[in-house]
Amino acid sequence: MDLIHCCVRWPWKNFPTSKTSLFQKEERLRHYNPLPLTVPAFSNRMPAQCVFSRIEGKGKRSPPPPPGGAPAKLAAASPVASRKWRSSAHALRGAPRRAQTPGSVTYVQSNLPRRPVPRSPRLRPGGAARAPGAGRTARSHPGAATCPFSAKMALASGVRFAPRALLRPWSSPVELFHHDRYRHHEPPAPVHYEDKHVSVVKVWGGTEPSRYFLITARIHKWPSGILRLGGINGDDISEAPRVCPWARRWVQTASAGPAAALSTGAGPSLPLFLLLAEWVAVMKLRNPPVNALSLELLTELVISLEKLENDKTFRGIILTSDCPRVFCAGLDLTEICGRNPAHCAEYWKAMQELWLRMYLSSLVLVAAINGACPAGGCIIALSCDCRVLADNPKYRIGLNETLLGIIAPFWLKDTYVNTIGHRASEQALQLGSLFPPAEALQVGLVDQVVPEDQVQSTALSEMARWLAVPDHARQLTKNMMRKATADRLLRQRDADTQNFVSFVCRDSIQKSLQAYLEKLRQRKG
Ligand SMILES: CCCCCCCC/C=C\C=C\CC(=O)SCCNC(=O)CCNC(=O)[C@H](O)C(C)(C)COP(=O)(O)OP(=O)(O)OC[C@H]1O[C@@H](n2cnc3c(N)ncnc32)[C@H](O)[C@@H]1OP(=O)(O)O
Repeated sequence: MDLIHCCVRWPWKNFPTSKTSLFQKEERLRHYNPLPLTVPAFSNRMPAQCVFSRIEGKGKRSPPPPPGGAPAKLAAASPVASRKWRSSAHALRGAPRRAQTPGSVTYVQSNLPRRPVPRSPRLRPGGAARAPGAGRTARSHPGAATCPFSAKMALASGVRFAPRALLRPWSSPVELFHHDRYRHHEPPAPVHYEDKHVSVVKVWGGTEPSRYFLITARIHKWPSGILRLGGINGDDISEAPRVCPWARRWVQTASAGPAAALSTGAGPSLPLFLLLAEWVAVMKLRNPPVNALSLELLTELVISLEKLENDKTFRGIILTSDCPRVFCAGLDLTEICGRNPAHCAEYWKAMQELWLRMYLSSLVLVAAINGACPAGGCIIALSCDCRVLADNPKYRIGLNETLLGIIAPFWLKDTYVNTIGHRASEQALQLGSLFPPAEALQVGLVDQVVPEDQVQSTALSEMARWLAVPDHARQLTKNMMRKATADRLLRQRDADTQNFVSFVCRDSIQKSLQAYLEKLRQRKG
């Protein structure tokens, strides 16, 4: 199994809603803190609360008037938090402060445990904190209600800040692309640009003046890295570093390319906004020839999932196959054919464990199904939040257990029912149906069917759509939808293992498994 890490760049909540709002208000820009505040990389596994942080820069500034004081509600709630707030607010407005390491992240106020700052600059959380519009979004965002102090209060005290609770789903590139502004907009002429540093993968949005654009670019030095850069045509690229100073190096590297490439119809240069970083892991199943779920592969998967869940820099996993033409052939029949009961029990427990982990994972799981996906393979896919299937009639998906003379356990059945409904499951399970892509889409087994070469990119776009939702809300909702099904297995896990072992160890079942395996081998010949 291969684990590849890639980065989906994320625009900050205050991605400008009009050119005027960002660039023509010189006054605002002048007062704009040249040391922009940032939020830590999305970590909102926690309930919606404010986390304020900033990136320290170099240079001194003249001290502005001291802040008005901590918000009254905060002071009443917690004197310590209030004191912290007071001193942080003071520091933010440029008052003399103790020496701080340039580039370090300072948490201004948080009632959450302080999160570790990733050591690698790649992992450094960041984003542009743009005060304009923050208040507006605060009012409309559900998370704002639970903020220990509101955006309005903070703005009133003169602090420019970036409360995570104000993150707006519509600020994602995909959302922006689907925004009204673009819905009827002709896609731009394809832009090809490649130099030794960067190659443009895709350009979103228009090339007309006053139009936003987003570029997905690949950074060569960083092969799995995908950079999302956004901006408004015709504006000055030199804005980019002030929007996101920690990413200056990348912006400078990238700017010459895409900007030059896009500048033809739009002006001499383009601003690039490199905003919040999100990390997505791409997990490739690699157990040739057919990615059968051997005990080893199951164990690997469980361990990798656990690692990624514990690594707070990740928010999503794209699960795909490294074996040509097969996503996953399901249970490795050699693990349950001719084996002793103890081995079968160990194997089944690993299968349960994987399903439980995937089904209840706090990460967004997207299955990029680039091959056949029968039985256990289908279960892996169904445990994900979203499925993208390659449009190839040979890539069929479904639970075909009955055709092998075996019965899907209740939790596989439940997963099926939860996905495609009772009647469709009843029919498909009894008939052991394996659906070709068009039918799989129709029945609701997959969410998208796309040409084979677009499976990964579509999975990435889907991921962006899912990541646009605040984690805590999405996770709680996922839990609400899936917990009862998972609990059912948790309550009777041992009994389920016993059932499985006694079932597959029956002579008749062993014979039919053997015959099935033989058939598979002969078919190959
Ligand atoms: C009272 C009730 C109690 C509860 C009881 C519960 C019991 C429930 C039990 C089980 C639930 C099971 C779910 C499952 O997942 S069962 C597995 C079902 N899987 C399949 O049916 C898929 C079979 N494979 C295929 O259809 C094809 O191989 C395919 C994936 C479409 C790929 O086709 P192709 O590329 O043409 O590859 P080949 O067919 O030539 O196969 C290449 C070699 O791989 C071997 N193979 C294939 N699948 C498996 C498998 N699942 N396990 C082990 N080995 C597999 C195949 O034999 C070839 O081997 P060789 O190279 O040695 O010839």
